[in-house]
Amino acid sequence: MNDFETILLDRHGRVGVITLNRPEALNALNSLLMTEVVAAVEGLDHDPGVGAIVITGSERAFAAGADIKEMQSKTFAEVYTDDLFTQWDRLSAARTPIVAAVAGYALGGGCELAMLCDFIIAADTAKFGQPEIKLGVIPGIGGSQRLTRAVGKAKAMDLCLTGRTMGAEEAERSGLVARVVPAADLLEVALEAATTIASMSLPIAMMAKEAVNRSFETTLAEGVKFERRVFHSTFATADQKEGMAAFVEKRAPKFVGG
Ligand SMILES: CC(C)(O)CC(=O)SCCNC(=O)CCNC(=O)[C@H](O)C(C)(C)COP(=O)(O)OP(=O)(O)OC[C@H]1O[C@@H](n2cnc3c(N)ncnc32)[C@H](O)[C@@H]1OP(=O)(O)O
Repeated sequence: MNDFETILLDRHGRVGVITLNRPEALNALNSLLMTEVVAAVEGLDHDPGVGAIVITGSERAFAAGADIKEMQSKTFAEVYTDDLFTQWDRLSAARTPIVAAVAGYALGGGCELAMLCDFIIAADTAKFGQPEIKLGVIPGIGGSQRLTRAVGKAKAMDLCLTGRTMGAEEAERSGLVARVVPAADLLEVALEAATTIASMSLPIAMMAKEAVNRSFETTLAEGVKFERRVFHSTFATADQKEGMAAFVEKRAPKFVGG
């Protein structure tokens, strides 16, 4: 079930799994790979049978960044007029929860892709970094913004200015990563988390995602007001009635996605 050249697309029940598959270049994100990831996410996001998405790479690399060989000879006029990397903004528009399962290198655009997901589960082998400065550029897919929100100014400055990589334990301590697991268990744990999410009511999961994301875009007072209004609107759904009835009746809920 795969018409893509640089990714593999798979389904595990209600979970869509996108595996970056350009091993010869450590999953460096060339334009084909980027186009395919965005298309795959959008396809899964528009499929009501999909309740969560996992994006993963290989044991050696989630992704070693944007493809340097493809980028190196571009001119300012080209990158500016093409608005290079703007297509990644479409990933933030996805409403279905997305889990990044990261092993090995997640550098530059690879770290940025992981941060575009809703949360990151890392193998103990994962290495994160924004090494663009060593190439004479800066992050271009949101790294300076999302990393700073995730780990704070001090560590984001350290990573962006020195270009050093940080291991999984440090990434978890810093708040970039939700969980660290043994590399051999990575996909299983990510699938388990995604399956749990997919077993919830899809519209309610989308509302939870939207509410958490709103906290990055607004003041605390506005965010709390937004959350309360969305919370109120959950009472218009059959899944709120079912979820609460199931609790009271001491049984598992059967959500219908409405
Ligand atoms: C999106 C933006 C704007 O934020 C910009 C970016 O993302 S810029 C890219 C940031 N990433 C990097 O700078 C990392 C570059 N890669 C490395 O430093 C190393 O490859 C490594 C530390 C990840 C791994 O080193 P090693 O184990 O020694 O493997 P290599 O032999 O270096 O790599 C194997 C193979 O993959 C090719 N490769 C790796 N990364 C990239 C990349 N980002 N772009 C293009 N190609 C990449 C590497 O060249 C090797 O291929 P061959 O040259 O042997 O054909």
